[in-house]
Amino acid sequence: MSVLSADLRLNRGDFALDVSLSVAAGEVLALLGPNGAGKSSALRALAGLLPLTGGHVRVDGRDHTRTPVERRPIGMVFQDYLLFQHMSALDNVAFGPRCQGESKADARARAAELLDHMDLADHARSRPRGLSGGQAQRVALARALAVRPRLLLLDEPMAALDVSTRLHVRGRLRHLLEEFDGAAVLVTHDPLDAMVLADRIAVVEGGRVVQEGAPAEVARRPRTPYVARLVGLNLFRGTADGTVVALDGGTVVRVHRAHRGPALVAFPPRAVALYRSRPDGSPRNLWELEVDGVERFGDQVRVHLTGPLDLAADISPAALAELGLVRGDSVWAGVKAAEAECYPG
Ligand SMILES: Nc1ncnc2c1ncn2[C@@H]1O[C@H](COP(=O)(O)OP(=O)(O)OP(=O)(O)O)[C@@H](O)[C@H]1O
Repeated sequence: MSVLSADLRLNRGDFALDVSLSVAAGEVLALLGPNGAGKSSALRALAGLLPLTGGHVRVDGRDHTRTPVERRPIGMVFQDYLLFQHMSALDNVAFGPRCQGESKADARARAAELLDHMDLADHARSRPRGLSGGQAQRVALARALAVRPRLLLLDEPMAALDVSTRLHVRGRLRHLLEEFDGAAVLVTHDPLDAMVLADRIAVVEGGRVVQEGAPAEVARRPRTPYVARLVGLNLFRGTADGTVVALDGGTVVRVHRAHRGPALVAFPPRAVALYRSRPDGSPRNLWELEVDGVERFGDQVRVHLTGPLDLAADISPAALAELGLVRGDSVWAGVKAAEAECYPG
């Protein structure tokens, strides 16, 4: 049975959220989506910080739709849910258990154990301002876990950290989440966080879940342009008739695997070859497009192309120099059918 089963409906001004979530024991669900998609609103509704206009929140089969925040079986790490500055790290972590009625000694013992587990034993007496960003974040995690939550809610838990700290905290968080036997919901707009930390990803756009699945599946078969961009794939919607897909814009793409009916076609930018003049013995897919922009992308160069279809091509800097491409140039783009993945749309 799911630990969390929720149907979240609420309005914030013109914005409407309508999201259903179900998370099993030991499972980590990432809510991934662009700014303003409604991820934080969903998490706050789960916590009881935003009232629902419809739906429900159930944890372990028990209805918590109207349970006040402090009585929900949840632990939270929110970006703006800061540590108490006037308390030591230990007291910050012991605060929740104390509120739940544990004796001071028991609460402190539990807090010390959690801090030790986070390699923070030496900082138990420090005030939050004496801690680094990464350390403070670990204290916040320890505090969330101290109440023995059944549901762990994490809102952009690493957004405030610098890149190297992030890497470190991400690894540690992954460990913690693996040990956690309740349900965890993580809000992020960083696809890497979602890929590394989550068992399942729900992509939220415009207040709704537009795609849900295992990280690898979402990455391999994106269903919206936003997801495709995140994972670095060219994505097109059309109608398949065998190995030929007529795109909505009228262009035709030949694909490897036959399919029939509404379809999505995806291929990586590195699968796109560019030619100044129409190549002989050409690949199955060949389009004459215009260069819309060129940018550095890792050790490659990403060329943005526009025309009957918009796509991105990754080529080496040497190839770019040889082609001498600049914005506005006309270029031939080829993609082998074998590189074009086709799946039901
Ligand atoms: N305090 C508020 N009052 C009214 N409307 C709000 C408020 N905060 C957010 N909204 C609206 O709710 C929508 C969803 O916001 P939310 O913060 O849940 O999105 P998000 O996906 O978490 O985005 P972000 O990554 O930017 O935090 C926004 O598009 C905005 O229009």
